Amino acid sequence: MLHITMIGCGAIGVGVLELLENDPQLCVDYVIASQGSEALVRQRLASFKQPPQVLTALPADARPDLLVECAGHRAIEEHVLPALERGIACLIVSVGALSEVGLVERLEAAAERGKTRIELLPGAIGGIDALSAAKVGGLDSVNYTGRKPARAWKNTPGEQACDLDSISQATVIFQGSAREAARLYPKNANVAATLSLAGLGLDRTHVTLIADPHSDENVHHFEARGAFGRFELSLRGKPLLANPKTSALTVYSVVRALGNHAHAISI
Ligand SMILES: NC(=O)C1=CN([C@@H]2O[C@H](COP(=O)(O)OP(=O)(O)OC[C@H]3O[C@@H](n4cnc5c(N)ncnc54)[C@H](O)[C@@H]3O)[C@@H](O)[C@H]2O)C=CC1
Ligand SMILES: O=C([O-])CC(=O)C(=O)O
Repeated sequence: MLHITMIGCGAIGVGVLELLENDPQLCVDYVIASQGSEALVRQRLASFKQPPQVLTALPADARPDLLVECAGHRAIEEHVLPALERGIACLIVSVGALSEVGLVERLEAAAERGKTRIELLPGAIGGIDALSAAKVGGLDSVNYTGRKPARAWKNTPGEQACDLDSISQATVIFQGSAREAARLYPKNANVAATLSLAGLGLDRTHVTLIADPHSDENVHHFEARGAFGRFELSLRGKPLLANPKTSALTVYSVVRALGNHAHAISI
């Protein structure tokens, strides 16, 4: 059985725990919550048969097989870097955090010192295997468009780009590099960062973000060109009820990754 610590227990975390409840090969022992939210998280987990222990930091003597981050960009600095130094393998959902200059190198150095590994999860997007394979032959361009319902852009700089409550048609709220998208939209542009880390890099991947008042889906579309040929993918994800910014596929992506570590065959 694999012993897991989960950082963050919001929409993704609860969804993952629900799906893992009946997997005898995976056990989430600890959930690490942000300071002051422990009681709320315990309440969220009250209906679980065997709820994980809720803490605000990993105990010094804890040795989970895997740590899975599903909290947000700040959790990388706070929890992932120290866990890597301790030799704990980490799975990261908030991939956009790696847009901060120097963080990739710091993560690599921490993992090397701890003799462990970091896995960046595909989350709400697919095709990362094909894109990173295409990179081996050389990529010429990768263009990504993220289109979400207007409500998914609340409390983001999208509010300055347009009036999200009254737009009557799909409106472009951002155009630029994946690095800038991930910095400005930490809860909405992790896919942009993931595509660029798999492909042409954070500064050469072109990103367009759209608020669409007529859509109830999170639509991720990208086109890649290179020595391999051309590749286009359009993924129409259903948002989670608990968080309209986040697609349900992100939960399934975490469960798949954990299962691949625990089960005899990985796919
Ligand atoms: N790679 C991808 O495709 C996607 C990545 N994400 C990332 O996943 C993150 C979580 O998404 P949701 O669960 O939908 O958000 P959420 O807001 O529903 O839940 C996040 C939870 O983490 C907790 N948290 C925040 N900072 C923390 C910290 N430093 N330590 C411990 N707990 C902390 C919050 O209190 C909250 O309970 C997003 O912020 C985003 O960065 C989200 C969607 C897709
Ligand atoms: O869940 C999604 O659809 C994607 C998302 O929020 C992100 O890229 O950060």
